[in-house]
Amino acid sequence: MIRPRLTIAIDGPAASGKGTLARRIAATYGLAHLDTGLSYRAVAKALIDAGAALDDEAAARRAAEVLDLSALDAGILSDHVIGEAASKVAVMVPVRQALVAAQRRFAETGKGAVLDGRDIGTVVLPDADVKLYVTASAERRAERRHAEILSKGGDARLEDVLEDLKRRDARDMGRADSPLKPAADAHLLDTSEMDIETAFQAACDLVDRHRAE
Ligand SMILES: Nc1ncnc2c1ncn2[C@@H]1O[C@H](COP(=O)(O)OP(=O)(O)O)[C@@H](O)[C@H]1O
Ligand SMILES: Nc1ccn([C@@H]2O[C@H](COP(=O)(O)OP(=O)(O)O)[C@@H](O)[C@H]2O)c(=O)n1
Repeated sequence: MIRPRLTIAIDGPAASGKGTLARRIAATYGLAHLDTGLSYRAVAKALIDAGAALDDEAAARRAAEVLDLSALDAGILSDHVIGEAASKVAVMVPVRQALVAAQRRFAETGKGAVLDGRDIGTVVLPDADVKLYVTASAERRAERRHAEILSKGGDARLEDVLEDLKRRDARDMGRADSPLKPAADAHLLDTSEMDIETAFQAACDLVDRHRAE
């Protein structure tokens, strides 16, 4: 049986587990995956490397317009500090317009795609087949991000990571353009008390339910 294209939108706050779920779901269902956070991180990194201010709208727009989504280096861009800078460039409308256009082009190709970010279910793919909004308590998310930083040989205090996440969430939820919020038709998945496997099974159940309809 030939299956129709499948598009899956996964949104949620920092370190909620969206990327982990998106990668596994994409591999399981044979879909392409795009971590849209990396595109905002790449624009921030381009400004930092050029010595430009993070609120330099003209420079940020140019960086967003020339960004090649297939050439994003997650190893470099995943740095905790770049996440904070990314949330500053992400408030600029021209940056979002350029990146959203590129993200939609990515989602339109092939057999279907899983995109994870902040505005996928609300703005980028409002007609996605399945929408998940992944959350976890700020404390649990900070513990996970802290452990991740240490496992990569980095150094950080848990209290600082918690403060960073709270500040970033507030900026992402409070911005005027495309704020972080669940789409009206999103399934909420609170992973505070779920390990990765349990969260993955819960997400697959939702996808399978959609495919059985
Ligand atoms: N349900 C979970 N239980 C425990 N750790 C998790 C869970 N989901 C994700 N993680 C871990 O938390 C960290 C952040 O997850 P990630 O998927 O990168 O989050 P996001 O993409 O939302 O920022 C990673 O180290 C990941 O392995
Ligand atoms: N679709 C998206 C994805 C990320 N972002 C911004 O980019 C920042 C970094 O996103 P990310 O997904 O890489 O962050 P983590 O959740 O991995 O910490 C977020 O804090 C948002 O400000 C966005 O505005 N819209």
